[in-house]
Amino acid sequence: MDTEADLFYRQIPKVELHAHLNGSVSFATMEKLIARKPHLNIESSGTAIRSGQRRTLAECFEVFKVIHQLVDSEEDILMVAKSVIEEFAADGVKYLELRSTPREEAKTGLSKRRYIETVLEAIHQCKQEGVDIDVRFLVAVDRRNGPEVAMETVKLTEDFMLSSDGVVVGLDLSGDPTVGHGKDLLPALQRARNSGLKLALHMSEVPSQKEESELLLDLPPDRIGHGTFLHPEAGGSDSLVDKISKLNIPLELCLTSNVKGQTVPSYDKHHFQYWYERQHPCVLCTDDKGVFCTDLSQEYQLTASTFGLSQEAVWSLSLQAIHCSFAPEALKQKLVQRWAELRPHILH
Ligand SMILES: CNc1ncnc2c1ncn2[C@@H]1O[C@H](COP(=O)(O)O)[C@@H](O)[C@H]1O
Ligand SMILES: [Zn+2]
Repeated sequence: MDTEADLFYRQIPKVELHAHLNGSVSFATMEKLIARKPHLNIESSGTAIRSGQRRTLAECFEVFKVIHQLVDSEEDILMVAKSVIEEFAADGVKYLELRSTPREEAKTGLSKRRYIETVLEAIHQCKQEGVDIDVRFLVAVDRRNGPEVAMETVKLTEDFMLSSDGVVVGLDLSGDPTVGHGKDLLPALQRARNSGLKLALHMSEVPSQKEESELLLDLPPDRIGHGTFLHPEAGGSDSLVDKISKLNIPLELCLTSNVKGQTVPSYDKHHFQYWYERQHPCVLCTDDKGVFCTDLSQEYQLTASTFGLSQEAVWSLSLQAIHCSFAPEALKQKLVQRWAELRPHILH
């Protein structure tokens, strides 16, 4: 993996709010999975997009299909989830919101309920083992699977919200943005919102989703993933920007993901600049650290070097992310305290 971030970026405490479990599997874990399943004939070069390489977004979704073949049992899911959590912790992430899509039973041999329980078990084991990170879970709806599956997932997530000791906090909407329409999913998302689940929705990751984004904003979501094409200069609109600004909905921004997936032409053209200049809450995230060969330290460093941010500004970004999280107030306060204690050792 390309982990060249300077010590400063590794040392600063960080919050990761946008990480898809199966997209976050590291090269090392992938090699283990491949060794377990030689009959699949998968090469590790097919599960990651390395430095300097680009893919279309459509090709990225092909990569997920390969990874899903490799992660298809309870044992795999547990192993992958534990490794991903440990890797984020090793990178200085103190609070992580992980998200993952419970797949059809036919694909994994386990029910969607069991899928979620397995991820929760991994979170629990990491806590027991003293891994220095607080983890929460967002259950993901893959837009490709349509309204019925979305509703089923919402109901399941409601159950877990009540029974998981506060670990399941919300719902994610993701999947290939070129497939399906958000309007069909509104009843499920509305229900999730009414029942107290937080909503983190991928929005306008590709062009020409203005109408869908307008509809989704009426829910409204608690956070927006990517939002690449929301602002007028990218083909979005003033009305979208106004709504998002008025509601102060944080954006989860994933620079490497967007550049390698070619929805943004280069780092310096990333919409981070647009929103950051407006002083809108922006949270740097990895999206899929395994697939895009990155980590959160590297995302912070890239953003700082591309947009000329001072160490002070970088620190503020990571601190602000606490307030954009779905953590309960007491945990947010604990994290703020932690940041304050660490600050004199890191910022000089
Ligand atoms: C690159 N931009 C992206 N846009 C939209 N959805 C994405 C994504 N990256 C990942 N996913 C979603 O996360 C799944 C893999 O993790 P899980 O199996 O759920 O843990 C993908 O299948 C897709 O639905
Ligand atoms: Zn994403």
